[in-house]
Amino acid sequence: MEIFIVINPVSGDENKAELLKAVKKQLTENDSLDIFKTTGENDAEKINEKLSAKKYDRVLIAGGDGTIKLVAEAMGENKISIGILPAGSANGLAKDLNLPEEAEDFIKAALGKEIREIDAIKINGELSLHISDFGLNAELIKEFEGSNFRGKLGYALNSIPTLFQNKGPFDFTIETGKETLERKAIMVAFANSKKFGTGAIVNPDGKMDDGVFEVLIFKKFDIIEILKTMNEGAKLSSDFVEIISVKKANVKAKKPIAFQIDGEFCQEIEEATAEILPKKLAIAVG
Ligand SMILES: Nc1ncnc2c1ncn2[C@@H]1O[C@H](COP(=O)(O)OP(=O)(O)OP(=O)(O)O)[C@@H](O)[C@H]1O
Repeated sequence: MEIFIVINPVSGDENKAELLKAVKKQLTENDSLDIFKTTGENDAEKINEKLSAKKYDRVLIAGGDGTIKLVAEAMGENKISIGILPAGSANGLAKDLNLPEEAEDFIKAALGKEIREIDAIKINGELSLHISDFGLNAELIKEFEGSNFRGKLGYALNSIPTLFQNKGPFDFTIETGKETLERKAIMVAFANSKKFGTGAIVNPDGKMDDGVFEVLIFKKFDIIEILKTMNEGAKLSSDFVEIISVKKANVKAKKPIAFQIDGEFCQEIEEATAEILPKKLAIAVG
């Protein structure tokens, strides 16, 4: 195979040099590998140029959800199969796809023949592959990105002050094409998948290939309900979260509120328009 690998040198706490060595170990003499390291500046344009200049069979991505989203955007309509090498702090997408946790195994899956097509959500012109939201979680991510922490423990430690300064609830107007809802919520999310990278199952019936996404309206900060999200199969109270499956949605807030896409803080915005892009990506899973 002609393989292109995108490595984010700063994501998560995985050692990328070791990871690259382990990838090379699994390649055969019929494989070729071109390496691209992200810099954080104009990466999408540079990746797009590389992918347009040569015909690749597989794009491996060593990074977190932010890096996967970057590569997916850089690909545009050029749908090359992607192999995920989870190397971010949270790796939400890899968890949702149930990719193996050991490097040797996830590399094998990323180079494998079994391909799963998954939907994406287009939000204000950007791709979201996993979960994006307005409110509390985006505030947490904003604080985390502004800190010197990286990795899961850093995220957990850094979350504590933000949780106590929770700025919500906010007033939202949610239009789905079928109904218009007025809700007070601490957080409104667009979810393509079941769980956050932390493992919290916030969208129990979410599927990444069903042609719809869910709008999740979190009404209050409830520790008991949050703990329930850690259990597969737990029923979440509708006083805690209201869930609506849609193909498109428009969410308006009365004032600018923190917004995040797939774990990356965007900015404070008042409105987000989202629509499903069915089977947008092809992911190698085994
Ligand atoms: N060389 C670099 N130096 C600084 N920042 C970089 C560099 N390369 C990429 N980035 C930034 O890394 C971010 C993407 O990180 P990514 O989401 O993949 O990892 P993470 O945040 O550790 O993991 P996760 O999203 O799973 O929590 C982007 O904001 C991108 O601009």
